[in-house]
Amino acid sequence: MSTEIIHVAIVGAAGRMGTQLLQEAADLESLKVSAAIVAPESTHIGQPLGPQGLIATSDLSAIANADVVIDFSSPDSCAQVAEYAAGAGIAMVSGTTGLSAAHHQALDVASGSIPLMLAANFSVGVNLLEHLVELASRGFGTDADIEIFEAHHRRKVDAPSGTALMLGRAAARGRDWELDEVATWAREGHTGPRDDDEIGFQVLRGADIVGEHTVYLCAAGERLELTHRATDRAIFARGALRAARWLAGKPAGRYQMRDLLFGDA
Ligand SMILES: NC(=O)C1=CN([C@@H]2O[C@H](COP(=O)(O)OP(=O)(O)OC[C@H]3O[C@@H](n4cnc5c(N)ncnc54)[C@H](OP(=O)(O)O)[C@@H]3O)[C@@H](O)[C@H]2O)C=CC1
Ligand SMILES: O=C(O)C1=N[C@H](C(=O)O)C[C@H](O)C1
Repeated sequence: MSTEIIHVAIVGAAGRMGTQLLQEAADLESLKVSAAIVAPESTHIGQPLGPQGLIATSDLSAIANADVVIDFSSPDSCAQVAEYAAGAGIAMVSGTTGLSAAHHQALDVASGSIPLMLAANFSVGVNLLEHLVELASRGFGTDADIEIFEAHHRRKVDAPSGTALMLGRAAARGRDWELDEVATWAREGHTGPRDDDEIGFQVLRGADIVGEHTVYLCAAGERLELTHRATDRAIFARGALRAARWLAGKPAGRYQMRDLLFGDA
């Protein structure tokens, strides 16, 4: 692996993940944070952030000297950063969730000119879980009903989580289904019995839960529960920093965490 120092800019630098990224990056000799971007109306503008004491700015042109921009902000901001990074020829890693089809379209366009990795979850465990879920879904076939439960902190703004959707897509792949055609996002009232070709989602929001996901495969007489529990946000930050180093210098295109971890692009 190259020991060349890479420069990264962080968008959403004053947020929970931004703060964690600045903290984790400070321990790395092979990576330097060159810009800390915050929201246009942020009270942090002009103030030092993180152990690096970087002065926060909302001016996106501050990312110009970076090799990679790492974004953990909002869907609109993510799409805007992708457009800017593509114009400036800067690789992009994003963990932002809750993206619409239009946001994904903006990322697709950007990935025509830069390497871009979007991952709903940068932990190794969740990316392993994705494989296990597809395998289990295929193995049981329609003998098992699949339900996905996720729990997060009270400040999370999107639901279901990006990770729950990613696991839902893996379960659907195992059955050769399209998630959008089989997802049940909520149940209330006289719902009638469950369909065979259905993947249900349940969501909990409370206090400081970092992130928990369980995929239930419920068959007659047995039940398989595949669970991941994140107990420290640092795992996401470390994964995103690892992704930034891996992505720097790659050809333009869309990349996923599984390309880094398993090399099955
Ligand atoms: N892929 C993964 O592994 C993980 C993904 N996430 C996802 O990352 C995203 C951020 O999560 P989290 O850090 O908890 O959320 P926070 O709300 O704590 O942080 C987001 C930050 O982005 C800022 N922001 C909003 N708009 C802009 C903009 N235009 N330019 C620069 N900054 C902006 C916000 O500022 P302000 O508050 O002033 O609006 C805020 O400080 C979410 O989508 C979350 O789901 C989270 C953890 C792990
Ligand atoms: O908002 C969060 O906190 C998290 N969001 C990601 C998601 O939506 O899946 C990843 C992780 O679970 C934490």
